[in-house]
Amino acid sequence: MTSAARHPLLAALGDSRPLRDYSHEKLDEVAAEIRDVLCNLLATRTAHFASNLGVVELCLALHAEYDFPRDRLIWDTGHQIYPHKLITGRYHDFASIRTAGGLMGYPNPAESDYDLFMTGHAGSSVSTAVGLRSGDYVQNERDRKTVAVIGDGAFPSGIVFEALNNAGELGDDLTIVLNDNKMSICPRTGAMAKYLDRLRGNPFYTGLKSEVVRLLDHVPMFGDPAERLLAQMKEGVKAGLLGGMLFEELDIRYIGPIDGHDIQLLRKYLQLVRNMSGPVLLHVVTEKGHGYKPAAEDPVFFHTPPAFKDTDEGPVTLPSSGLPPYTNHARDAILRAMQNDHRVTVITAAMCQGNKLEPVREQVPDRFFDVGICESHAVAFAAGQAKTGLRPIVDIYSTFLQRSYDQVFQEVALQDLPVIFMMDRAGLTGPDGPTHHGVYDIGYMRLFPNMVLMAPGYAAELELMLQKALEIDHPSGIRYPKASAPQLDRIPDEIVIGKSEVLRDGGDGTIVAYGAMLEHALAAADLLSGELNVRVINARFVKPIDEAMIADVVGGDGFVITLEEGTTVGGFGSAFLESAARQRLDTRRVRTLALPDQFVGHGDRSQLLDESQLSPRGIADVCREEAGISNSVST
Ligand SMILES: Cc1ncc(C[n+]2csc(CCOP(=O)(O)OP(=O)(O)O)c2C)c(N)n1
Ligand SMILES: CC(=O)[C@@H](O)[C@H](O)COP(=O)(O)O
Ligand SMILES: [Mg+2]
Repeated sequence: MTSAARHPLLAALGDSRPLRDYSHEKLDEVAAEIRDVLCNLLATRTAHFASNLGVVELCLALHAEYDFPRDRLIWDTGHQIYPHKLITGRYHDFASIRTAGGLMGYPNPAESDYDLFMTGHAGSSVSTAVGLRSGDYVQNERDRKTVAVIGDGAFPSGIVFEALNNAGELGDDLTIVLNDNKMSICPRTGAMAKYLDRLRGNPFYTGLKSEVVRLLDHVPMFGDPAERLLAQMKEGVKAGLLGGMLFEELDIRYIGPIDGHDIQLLRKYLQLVRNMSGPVLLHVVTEKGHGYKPAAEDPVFFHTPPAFKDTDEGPVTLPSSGLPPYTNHARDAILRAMQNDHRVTVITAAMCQGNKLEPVREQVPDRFFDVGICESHAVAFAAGQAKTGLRPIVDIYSTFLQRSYDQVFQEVALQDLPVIFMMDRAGLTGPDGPTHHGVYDIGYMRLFPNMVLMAPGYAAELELMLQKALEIDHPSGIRYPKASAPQLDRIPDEIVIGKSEVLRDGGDGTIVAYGAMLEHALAAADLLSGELNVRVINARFVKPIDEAMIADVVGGDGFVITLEEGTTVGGFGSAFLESAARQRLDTRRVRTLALPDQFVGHGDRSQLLDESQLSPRGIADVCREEAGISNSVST
């Protein structure tokens, strides 16, 4: 927990500037306090754990050597920002992290000038850093330094290479710190991972580095002498001392790898690189989970562990209660589809753990593809596979699919290829917040001709929908949220493309729910029993939408409420109204209930839904309003 008595150094830090005058020993003490906060507080809630433990020393060394926030620091992705928050004036609020109204689990410029961009998606740090540097050059503020810290998981993202390409040409001073911990969420994949492994085998890191460190010790770290040292290092390249030729050839100086848990050494290298001209890549080796043995031993579990208790036998998590989440049903359906049909493949962009695909990876390894944090590539790759006759499933979070929008358009939809998008985390993702809420996919996917889009309202429908998607020769998408999937006591109607199903009859009005909001619609109808008889329809499809059902409900008596866990702009309600307008129906009694046209913050999913009137109680209130009944009953 955060307690000033337990963390006197952190408690006294208003910002990170004093760190510049701290001795190495004192910085080590700050590191210990940070780990104490992380290990104690983060055991109480799901949060990014191992990544933060791994960057404590790097974070302190950076703040000790640079003049942030005048100099600029970008943490790629942003999930490893906790130590940075703790030393930039947010220690006293830290207990609120990832809770509604509290600190965000990612950088947030509204919280502090030390945070530059609100991010949570991986890969863009080098681009924004190159842009910041360029902006400073244009405005003659060349003395301001810029640093991007990027993990080895994020590094292979295509956009990083676009940025390096640009940085090498511009030649502006810039430090890119590559934080290599051998891990993405799962063990990292790809040829770049192998290249980084080879660099780790470099004598610079394994032994001969002491020679370079000795040199560093004898060269003052500013101005020309640093350049002289660099020249010596360049000579070293010829002698095979240094690696990183991939970067050197792009006019990006490569230095490293160095130990990322040695603050003294890190500071020495940061002094060197901050005074070098042109772009520099400093390769830092860290251990994900460093300082807490169980996390270092199992960094996959400890990426975002649930609340746990530290016992003598090791960390113990509470057994999870409730029904299995949609993700489990999706995984099981994917596995069965792959077992039944050898044309079916699954592609993940580094989210094997989040999508719970480990059994698929183990049981069908030749048709499981983890392409790394490269969503654009994942989708174009799927298109290529589909062209050969395979039936690829892209298993992806709704928010991350945004990174491949043009590939969905050009490589998949325009070619009318049968790629299936399993859009997980479609809806509010809770404590991750606005960077991760999957609330736009209905709108952005339904724009494309050829696309078939559906959403299950309960567990049994998911597999049926996947089977239907596999039957059709067009691109399709299935969306479902980060939530338990309800088990309804019914046999689902057959899935017919573009057809809804009626789950409950009633004459006073109709709720048409798309996807997981069906559960809330049914609960709202229950709450209203005795007051109003509400019909509940499971829409199933947003594209093609059930025009006959719309004609029936809008043309009939009573109010109509559309319901979805997505933004109100361009979503299911919009599609519903477009259809009603096409059919020249009178829509005055139709009300669309969805998330507002604003970025929704972080917090508990049910609480956030409640704030947007998407809880059963909120929906029941809207029904009463539409029926002209006072809402005093529910309050
Ligand atoms: C575009 C995008 N895709 C996927 C993710 C999910 N994700 C978050 S952190 C992470 C692993 C990042 O690995 P790395 O950059 O090496 O950081 P580490 O956790 O190892 O410190 C992934 C896949 C994301 N945040 N953004
Ligand atoms: C930083 C990031 O993008 C992931 O770690 C994400 O927070 C995972 O979300 P889930 O916990 O929903 O898998
Ligand atoms: Mg990593």
